[in-house]
Amino acid sequence: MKKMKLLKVHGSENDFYMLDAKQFEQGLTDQQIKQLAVKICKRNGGLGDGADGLLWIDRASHQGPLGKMRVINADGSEASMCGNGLRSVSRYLAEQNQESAFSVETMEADLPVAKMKDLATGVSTYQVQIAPVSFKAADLKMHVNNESETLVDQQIKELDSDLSFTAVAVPNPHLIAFVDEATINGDQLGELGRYLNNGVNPIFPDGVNVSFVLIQGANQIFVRTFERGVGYTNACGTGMSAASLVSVLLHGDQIANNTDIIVRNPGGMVKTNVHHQDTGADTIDLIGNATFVSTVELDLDDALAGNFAQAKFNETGEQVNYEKFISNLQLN
Ligand SMILES: N[C@@H](CCC[C@H](N)C(=O)O)C(=O)O
Repeated sequence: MKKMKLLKVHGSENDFYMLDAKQFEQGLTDQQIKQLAVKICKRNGGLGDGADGLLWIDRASHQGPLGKMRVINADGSEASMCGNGLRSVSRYLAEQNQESAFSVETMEADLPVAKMKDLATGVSTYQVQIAPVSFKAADLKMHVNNESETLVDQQIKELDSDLSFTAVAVPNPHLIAFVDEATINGDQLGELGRYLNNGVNPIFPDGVNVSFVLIQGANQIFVRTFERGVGYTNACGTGMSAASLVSVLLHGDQIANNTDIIVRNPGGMVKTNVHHQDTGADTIDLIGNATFVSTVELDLDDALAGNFAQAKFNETGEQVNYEKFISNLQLN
């Protein structure tokens, strides 16, 4: 019996199971990590109410960062980055090491993170940097419009005759379109997301996160995302960061560079701050909740087999604070 401890966490209700690999004497293989993600994240028949993904925390591979984050989507695919997840990982490492500003190793970069003033009473809040940014088709693994090198505010005829798309890697791939209120609430996002992710497609053979963006006012946007490896999510941190950057580039009259942007999403809200540089080294700050909903104890072999009958959940009580924060947002 190998008992293990997990945390159920979320950022804007983009929910994850978070696991510290340092608790295992013997590491898990990549195949076991992915199998674990698929089993526990299932919305029906998974662990509790499932999750959008698994956040895997381990020792950093080099000096400097306090730890390393890997993110495995609910379907077992591995992503290079996860903005909402990185905030929870940052909080976990901050509390474990008694530090408030440090860096975390991710697949492509060591990223600076910091504890911030709580967004509301009992809503623990962290800022993480989203980088590196690239608009290059090669980094996006994108084949579009006769092998165009970038896709900025352009149509993709095979996808839609009205929408204009921008593709950006932060470093995971995102496809962004600005839409009106009716479109953001409809299922066109799901239709595009399913076509580009659930099966073979020639444009993004490795899949892509698709976001629709509605500009709501000066430095205010609403973002809804269909995530690669997941489907519709309540929020996608890298999606909201990519959407903020593209808003600054294409709608600079309403959404400003180096300024806090309010980003609402179906699960709540975050703030972003885009640092667009003419040199091309863009970064985005993503600030939002890092809520620990419950602790979970279960046997590793049971989890790998998808047997969750013995899992023990303990609520932290933090979700009540988050829900209060959200209902106050709706009143304002
Ligand atoms: N929810 C995440 C993004 C997770 C990875 C994504 N599904 C991908 O495959 O790129 C976020 O908050 O950024």
